[in-house]
Amino acid sequence: MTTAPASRTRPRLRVRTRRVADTGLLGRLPAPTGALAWVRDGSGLVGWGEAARFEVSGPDRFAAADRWWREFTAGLDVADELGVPGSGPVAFVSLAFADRPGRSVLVVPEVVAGVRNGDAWVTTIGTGGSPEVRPVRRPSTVRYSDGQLPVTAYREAVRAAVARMRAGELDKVVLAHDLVAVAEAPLDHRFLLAGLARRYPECWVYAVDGLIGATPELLLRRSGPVVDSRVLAGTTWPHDGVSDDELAATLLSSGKNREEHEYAVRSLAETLRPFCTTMSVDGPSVLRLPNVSHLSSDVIGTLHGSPSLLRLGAAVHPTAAVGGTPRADALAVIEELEGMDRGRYAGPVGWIDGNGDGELGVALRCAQVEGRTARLFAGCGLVAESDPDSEVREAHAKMLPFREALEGR
Ligand SMILES: C=C(O[C@H]1C=CC=C(C(=O)O)[C@@H]1O)C(=O)O
Repeated sequence: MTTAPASRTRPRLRVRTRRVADTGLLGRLPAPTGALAWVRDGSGLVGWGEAARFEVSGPDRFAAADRWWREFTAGLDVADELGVPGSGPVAFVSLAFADRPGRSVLVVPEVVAGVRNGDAWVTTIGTGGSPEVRPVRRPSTVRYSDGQLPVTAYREAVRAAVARMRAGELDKVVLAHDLVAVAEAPLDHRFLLAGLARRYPECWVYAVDGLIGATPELLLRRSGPVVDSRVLAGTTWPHDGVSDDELAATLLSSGKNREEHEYAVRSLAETLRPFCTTMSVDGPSVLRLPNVSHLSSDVIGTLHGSPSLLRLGAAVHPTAAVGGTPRADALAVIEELEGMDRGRYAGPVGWIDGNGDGELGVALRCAQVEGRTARLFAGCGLVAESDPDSEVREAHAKMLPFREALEGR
């Protein structure tokens, strides 16, 4: 395992990608911990073993990670039968939400299995490793307790933020809270991933260094000259006696939700536009998930030059789907009123390849898992019109995917 900056004087690490039959992705993960994954409806990447790792913190984290990855890939001996995004060398990425404290991580697996557009492949990096395959373990009883920001304190923080927006101090802020779950035995990451994938095929199911979740929001995807994003903001959730169609119609016509959404789309489009020769925004429409429905817009652009995905990520993160408007004011309010360390929740999560292509989601609907413990997160976008009780219910609905996965529902 490499933790130091990559050096070209090391012997060249062998990277071999070969075509294989598609035998599924998540089911191949051999061990209860250390899973690496980015999978949506059967396509994507999984990885295991660790050929190299890079950890960094601070405001420079995107640039430092980008530099490290360029140096690392420059020193590889690559033979790739496919030459598609995600074949060849890959690093799984999970970056901290905030400049501090925050710990960001890139993990280069020893083995990557990929499926994309009818192609399936396996990449070995270095020796490739051959770990013992262990059966998937179901969690025992799970008990919940307060995290760093309990629900009652969250409601008060929302109330305080709304007062500030009504006083004109800022337009939008996203506040989150956490919840701790403890099982009787260490959690098997594969059980959680399988549950999330089964219930949320519309979402990108991910695992990087113990951060596990199923996000419906794509921060950025770069495939050669094309970059796209799926921006979400503005939410409703199932209410007794209200049909899905009625919920969707109410969401689409809600001024409060459209305002929240508009800030998020604008923040992404304005920060991505300088890198693009063309850009279009399509939306909003309604994305329906089992636990919530969101206003959703797709942004697509053509890049000029070839900025890497991490370089683009540095410019657009955090959008107003997880930060707020104006960005700097919102981040200061989050630090003050939320007062907890978000860690990698709401940060970019996904993968990058040797050409600078890849996919970064917004790390939502997730938990940081360590041994028997999972720390779950959920947040809500707030504008002047927001109601604290309703935001608490929304955050509860957003935590359901991970709770269901933990409880094997
Ligand atoms: C911050 C979260 O969701 C964001 C993404 C979609 C909709 C959101 C909302 O309507 O508040 C949030 O902006 C979260 O799930 O923790």
